[in-house]
Amino acid sequence: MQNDPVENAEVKAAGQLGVGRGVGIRVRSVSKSYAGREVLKTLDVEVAAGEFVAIVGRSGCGKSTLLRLIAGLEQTSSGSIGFGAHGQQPEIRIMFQDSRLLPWKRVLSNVGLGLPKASLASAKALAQVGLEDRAHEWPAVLSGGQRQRVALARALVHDPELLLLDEPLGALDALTRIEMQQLIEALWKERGFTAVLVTHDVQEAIALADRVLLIEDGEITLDERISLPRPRARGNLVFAQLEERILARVLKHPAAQPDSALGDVSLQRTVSQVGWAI
Ligand SMILES: Nc1ncnc2c1ncn2[C@@H]1O[C@H](COP(=O)(O)OP(=O)(O)OP(=O)(O)O)[C@@H](O)[C@H]1O
Repeated sequence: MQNDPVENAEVKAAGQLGVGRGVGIRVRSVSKSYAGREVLKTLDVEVAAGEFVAIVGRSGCGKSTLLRLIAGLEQTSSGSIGFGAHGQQPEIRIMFQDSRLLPWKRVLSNVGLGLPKASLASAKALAQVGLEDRAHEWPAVLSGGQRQRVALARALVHDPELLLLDEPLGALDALTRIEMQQLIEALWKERGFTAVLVTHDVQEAIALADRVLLIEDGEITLDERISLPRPRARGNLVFAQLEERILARVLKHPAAQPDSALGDVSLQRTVSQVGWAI
């Protein structure tokens, strides 16, 4: 199928990123309603294999709904979601804002949940997130950031082709958040999985993603390709201009007007440096 856009995009992405585990995603005319209220409206989007896509938008616009549909945790009201050039069901893992570790299982057992012979692979995944020395501890004694690292290891141990991230860093402090962003980026580059990140933090979206999608009123109204070289310096002028432009677009301001936006309750600026978030 030479003219299949997803297949062509996958070949292109493979050329750019090296052949990885990633799988392409096709979201075609997808609608989702709850009790007659349409949350997503005939949404179309294609994600190339190995691509890192961030989804932003105001609270309640349908970001997590789209992620749950891609994960297969919910069914579309209409339309279809397909994967890869051959349509086989890929290995998909999802990470949430809370780590969802089982408190009665030690860290290593949490990582290996559901695996028959878990210990070697789990130990390796734990080492990749820098927590090999905490393997035999209980989740309760770990910090929030460490628990999210364990959750990441639990996803990695399955060698996902698609990693879905539903605001996984939302509850972390600014520095831990940046460390986790760097870790996620490093693992994505190394393993080549496709990543879809839902975030309220425009700066996080630009730091990590190849493309930033904006959902408004159930539709994708912005699809911005981020071509800055990696790793991306947040203080960089081009980065800052891009952040301002996307944020202005999210807030529907003709130009970024950060001070006047402070009255918007859905907008928060973290004190340290994490930047503008919606
Ligand atoms: N199971 C459900 N039943 C009814 N309504 C739902 C359900 N799940 C989501 N919704 C509604 O769909 C809309 C979109 O929800 P969703 O969680 O996708 O938004 P979001 O953009 O991820 O929001 P946030 O940024 O606040 O997490 C909301 O109005 C929400 O109340």
